[in-house]
Amino acid sequence: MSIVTVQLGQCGNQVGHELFDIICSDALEGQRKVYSTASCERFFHQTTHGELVARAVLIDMEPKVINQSISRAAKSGRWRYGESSHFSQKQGSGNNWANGYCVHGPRHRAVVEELVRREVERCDRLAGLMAMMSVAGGTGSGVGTYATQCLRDIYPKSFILNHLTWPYGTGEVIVQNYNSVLTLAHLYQLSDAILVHENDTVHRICSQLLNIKHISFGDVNGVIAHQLGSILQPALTADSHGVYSRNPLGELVSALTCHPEYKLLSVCTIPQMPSSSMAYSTFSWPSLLKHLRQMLISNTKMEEGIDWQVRPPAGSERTRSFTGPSFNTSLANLLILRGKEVYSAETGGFEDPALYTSWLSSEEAFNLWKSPVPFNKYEKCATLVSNSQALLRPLDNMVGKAWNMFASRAYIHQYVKFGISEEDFLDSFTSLEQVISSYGQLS
Ligand SMILES: Nc1nc2c(ncn2[C@@H]2O[C@H](COP(=O)(O)OP(=O)(O)OP(=O)(O)O)[C@@H](O)[C@H]2O)c(=O)[nH]1
Repeated sequence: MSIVTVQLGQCGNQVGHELFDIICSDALEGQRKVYSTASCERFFHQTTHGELVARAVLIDMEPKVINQSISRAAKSGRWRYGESSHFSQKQGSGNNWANGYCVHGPRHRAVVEELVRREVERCDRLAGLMAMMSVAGGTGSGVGTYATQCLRDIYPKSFILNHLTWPYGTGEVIVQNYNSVLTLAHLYQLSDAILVHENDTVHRICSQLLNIKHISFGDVNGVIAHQLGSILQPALTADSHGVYSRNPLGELVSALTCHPEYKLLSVCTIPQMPSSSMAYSTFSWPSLLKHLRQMLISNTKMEEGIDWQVRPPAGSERTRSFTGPSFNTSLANLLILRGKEVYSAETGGFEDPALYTSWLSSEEAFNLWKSPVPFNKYEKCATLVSNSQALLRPLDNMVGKAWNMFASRAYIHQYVKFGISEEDFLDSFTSLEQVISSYGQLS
C-alpha cells in the first residue's frame, strides 16, 4: 500500500524532500530485497525506465523552494519528483494564515485536488495521505489547513496524517502563534493524527548530540526526516505475521489515537550521533530502551540531560491522581525497533500500567513494531511515537502567547481583511483550551 505525501509551503517542501531522500537511500542500501520493495512501493512509483518517482505533490505560493527541491532530487540520481506534480504561484502568503486559508486555498482548490487525485490513482492501494507543513507561516499553515479540509471531503475514509513543524519559541514570525492556533484548532477536526516536531527541540539535538556548530534548516530537517523515516519505513507489527505491514498509517492511527480528543503525537529516537562517531560506538538494546523509557516518563527528547529522578506514580498516588510534578503520563505509545538482534530486545518496561492513563489497559495502550533491517546506517535504532502530555506545555505556551496578543487585538485587522473574524479566533482558542484541559487531566 502507498502513501501520498502533500508538501506545503517552504518548510513542508524542504522537510518533505529530506524525508524522501533518506527513505530512498535507506531502501536502496545493501541487499534486502523484500524491505526495499515494500519501502519503494510505499513512497515511490517506478517509471518504465525503472526510475523512482516520489508519490508526492508539491504546493507553494512561491516557486523558489519547490524548484530547489525538484532539482536537488533529480541531482541525487536515485529518485526524483514527478514532472507535473507541483503547483506554485509568484507570491507567498505573507505569513498570514487567513490569506492562505481564505484566499489562496479556495482560489487554487481545483488544481491541488487534481494533482492529488492523479497521485492517488497511481497507487494500487492507497494507505492514506500525509500533509507536511509548518504551522507558523501562511502557506503551509493556511493553504495546508484548507487543502486538508478538501482532502477530508474527497477521501472521507482514507487516513490523513498531518506532520507539523512547530516554530522556534523566539520565532521569526511575529504572528506565528496566531497562525499556529488557527492551524491546530482546524486540523484537530480534520486529521486522524497530528505528528509534531518542535524546531527548538530538534535544534538542540543538532547542537548537543550531533555537535553541529552552525545549524541550518538542512541539519534540522535531516533529524526530522531520520525520525520520520524510522516510523514510516516497513516494519513487522503484532498482527502482520512476519510480513511487512501493508497499512502503515492505519496501524499508526489505531495504535495511537483511539480517542478524538487526543491526537497530538510526539517522537523521540535513540541513538542519534554524528556519523563519524558511529564506527566507534556499540549499542545494546537494554541500555537503549532504559534510556528511551526514562526520556518518555521525564519528557526529555534526547538522551542527554535525562532526569533520572522522575518515577512512575505508585498505585496509591494514582488514585489520588497525583503524578508528581514532571511525570509525563501517556495515553498510548508505539515503539519501533530496527536493527540487529531486534528479536531479543526486552520491552516490558513500556508495558507498565503506571505509564498510562487509568482508563486504558496497557495492552491497548502499548504497541510494538520491529524490523531486523538496520535503519539509516544505525546498527540499532529505537523510536518512540507517543500520545502523551509531552506537547502539553509547548501547546499551552503557544495558546497563551496568542491569547495575550489577541487580548490587545494586535494584528487582528490583518486577518479580518481576509475573512477571519474575532469570533473565528475565539472558537479556535476555545477548542484548543479543551485539548489542553484534556491532556492536563490525563492520569
Ligand atoms: N524545520 C524547519 N522549519 C522551517 C523550514 N523552513 C521554514 N521553517 C519554519 O517554518 C516557519 C515559517 O513557515 P514557512 O514554511 O517558511 O512559511 P510558508 O508556509 O511557506 O508561508 P509563507 O511564507 O507565508 O508563504 C518558521 O517557524 C520557520 O522556523 C525548514 O526547512 N525546516
